[in-house]
Amino acid sequence: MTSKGPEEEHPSVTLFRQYLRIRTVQPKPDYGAAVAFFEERARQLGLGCQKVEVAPGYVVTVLTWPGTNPTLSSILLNSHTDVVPVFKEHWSHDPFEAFKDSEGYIYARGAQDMKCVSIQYLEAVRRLKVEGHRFPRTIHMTFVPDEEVGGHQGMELFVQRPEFHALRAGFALDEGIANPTDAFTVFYSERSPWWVRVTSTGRPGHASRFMEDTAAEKLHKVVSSILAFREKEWQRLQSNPHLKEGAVTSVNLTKLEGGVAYNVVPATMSASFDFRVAPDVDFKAFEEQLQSWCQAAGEGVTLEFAQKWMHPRVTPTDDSNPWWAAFSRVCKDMNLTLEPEIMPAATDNRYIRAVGVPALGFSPMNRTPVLLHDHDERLHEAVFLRGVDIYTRLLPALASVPALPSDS
Ligand SMILES: CSCC[C@H](NC=O)C(=O)O
Ligand SMILES: [Zn+2]
Ligand SMILES: [Zn+2]
Repeated sequence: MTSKGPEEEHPSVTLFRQYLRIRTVQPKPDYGAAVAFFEERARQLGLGCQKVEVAPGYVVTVLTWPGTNPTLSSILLNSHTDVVPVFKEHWSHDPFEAFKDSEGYIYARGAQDMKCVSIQYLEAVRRLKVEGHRFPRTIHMTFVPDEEVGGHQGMELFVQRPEFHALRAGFALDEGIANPTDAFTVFYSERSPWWVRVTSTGRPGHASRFMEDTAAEKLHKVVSSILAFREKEWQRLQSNPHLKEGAVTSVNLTKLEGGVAYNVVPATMSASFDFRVAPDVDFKAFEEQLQSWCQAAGEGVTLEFAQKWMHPRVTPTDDSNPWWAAFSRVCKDMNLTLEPEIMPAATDNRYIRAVGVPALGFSPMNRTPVLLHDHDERLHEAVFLRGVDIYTRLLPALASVPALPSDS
């Protein structure tokens, strides 16, 4: 792949790079600059613009292209504006400079996750508008804060607001993940994040003695049970080529806390785990399993949840779903190979699906290594521009899906 010189850069790429330079990086994102950027896009494109402050300082910006038939439900194109932090010393280029190398790779935090998608939506709409198209269904683009830290001050609140219901979303698109092969990954469901802290209490005392009933030995038992479960799920994934990562439950031990001195046996210790529970799991039985591992470890071992998503939803990927039919038809017409999967991580799509809106996770990046949250996150400009082409075909099809029973 080669790139054009700076003087002939495609304007969509220039806009993408401008957006990448806005420092919406956690934990202190410059949301004000992002909102101003989208307001300016609305002005330039002649789109409606609404700002909904879902929590103090947390604004959802909604850009609207009205359809010709207001009785129909709308298409919601969602993207988050925040990006994850960087370890600057591990980057080849400043992650907020949007440097483009001689081959056409654009290096920036958010290049894949998911500032590319925000600009692709906008540029597809711009092209279709310039060409004079109108479609029956309204298209809303929502630019939301806070996704990278869970969406609790973003989409989780927005879906409960009257402004969200007024959008009358019938179908939504949100982010996916790059695919290194020629195929494109599309996500129809998500695993549920359960963040669990196990606290173990036991007898304190002098660490020179063979203490019994210690916090550490009981915590060790729980850690062993959970890591054995992890190994079982890992083997299940490894041994079945039909299973993708999102179809099994994962867990990682992410924190160990406790203790004050080498020679003091502490009375309490804790371990924190990030579980991602597959959508076909019996949640009640799984929680009972966690409890029983704690009980089996001995007295005084308890667990608490820091995050516990209980509403997994699956968007059908067969022709019973007219949105899927339209989406997959366009991909087929464009000769794109789709790989439908369950999202291993958590995105704002879980909130959208939970309020009854069918949704797909799709970031059109094929032949691209998965670099979201990684050092040297980058995207080739040709892949980015191909993504604009893809949305330019998808939007007319989705916004022209004939009236559905759910529309009335
Ligand atoms: C569970 S809330 C955190 C959400 C976060 N989303 C993207 O990386 C994730 O860790 O999946
Ligand atoms: Zn993301
Ligand atoms: Zn992310």
